Amino acid sequence: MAAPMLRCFSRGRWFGSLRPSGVLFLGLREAHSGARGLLAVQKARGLFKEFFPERGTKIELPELFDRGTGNFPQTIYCGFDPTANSLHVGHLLALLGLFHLQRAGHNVIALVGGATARLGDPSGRTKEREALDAERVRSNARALRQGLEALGANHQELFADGRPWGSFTVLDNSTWYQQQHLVDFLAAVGGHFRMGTLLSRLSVQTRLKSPEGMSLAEFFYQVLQAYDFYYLFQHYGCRVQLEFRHAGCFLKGKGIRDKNLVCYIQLTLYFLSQRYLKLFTFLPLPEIDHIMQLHEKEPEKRGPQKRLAAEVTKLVHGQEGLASAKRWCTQALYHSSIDALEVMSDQELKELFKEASFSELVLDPGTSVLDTCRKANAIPDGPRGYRMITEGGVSINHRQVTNPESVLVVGQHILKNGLSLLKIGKRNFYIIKWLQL
Ligand SMILES: N[C@@H](Cc1ccc(O)cc1)C(=O)O
Repeated sequence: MAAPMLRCFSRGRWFGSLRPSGVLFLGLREAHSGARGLLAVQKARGLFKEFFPERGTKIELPELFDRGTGNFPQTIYCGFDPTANSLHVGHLLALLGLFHLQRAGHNVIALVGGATARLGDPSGRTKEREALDAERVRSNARALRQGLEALGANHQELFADGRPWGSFTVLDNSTWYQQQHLVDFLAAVGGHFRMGTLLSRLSVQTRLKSPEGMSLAEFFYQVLQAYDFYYLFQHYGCRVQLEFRHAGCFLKGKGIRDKNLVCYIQLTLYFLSQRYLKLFTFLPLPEIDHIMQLHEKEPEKRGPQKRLAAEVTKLVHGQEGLASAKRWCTQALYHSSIDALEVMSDQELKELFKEASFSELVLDPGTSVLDTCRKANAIPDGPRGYRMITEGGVSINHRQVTNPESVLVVGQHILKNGLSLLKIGKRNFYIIKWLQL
């Protein structure tokens, strides 16, 4: 996953007549010794990858961020195009980047790209994005805005460390493009964009060389994004942009109730390494080291993964969301909650029932309880296995089954997600994934 990168808006010649002016993109370098203070700390977490430009502007980027430099506080923005109706893990990473800057006292802006999403960002893509109609983008933008605001509020309420933070503001760029007359816009701004520079960008080059080529709408995307930066500079004094490139899993569940659960488990599966503890939590680095030391001694406890999932679920869904996700897991594990089992994928069930054997079985018509237990190798052959069922030692989806001949019923023995959880005795679990012919 690519870490966010920071772009600096500083002195320059760019929007010459629209004073004050300029964006200087002077090349792309890995941040090295030039990263100082706050940026160095974030670099150590692996959060910020590139500073862009690192040198050559009137004020060097690292100096923009530190107290006592006369440049404090700064305003930093990051754009989020509402191409879907919820936040994904990549967004979260960028948001964490903003939150870290906010925690250091800077003012941050999360910008919903209600206008830019209509065109589609061509960077990193080999094909044109599927066109999104205005209504869809509007409703995605509403959802994204709500998600960003909810996370901002959770961050403020649940992760405050007592120090004065900067502000967190959510804006939508459709606000300034809605009233914008095309000809006025081109006349005022168009002259400051040079075709040579626009065409030389890697994202444009790649698309131009592709068999499909590139549409004017996509080509124009970069102009709008650059103008956003300029607009935010003029109206909010914003001089730094945070960018990320990532296609990630969505932080979204289907229903309201299953949302937190799915998220919690998905995150547990998704976040596998220490790197993610640094990226996705606000835990201090020494604490992360300590968690990792414990993990080395007892890896089966999956300490880092659990802590990570808990921290992120708390940020995304709040304290109550975390509590309810944990309740659901407990329900699925120890109580007879079919509902809780039904919202899980086979991956999630495997995660929850770590010791369980897993088998994929073909569902023939008339498959009985006995057939199921045998095919899953859950009971011994012959009368002993038969008796284990009749004597009450077997349950499917937390319901005891005592008739070996009874035929499996969809919705009862086979969950809506095509899975069955078979339990033999007190703690031998078998997960069965039914393959339909
Ligand atoms: N281009 C960014 C989103 C973005 C939108 C508007 C901006 O001003 C900046 C960034 C993306 O696709 O992820």
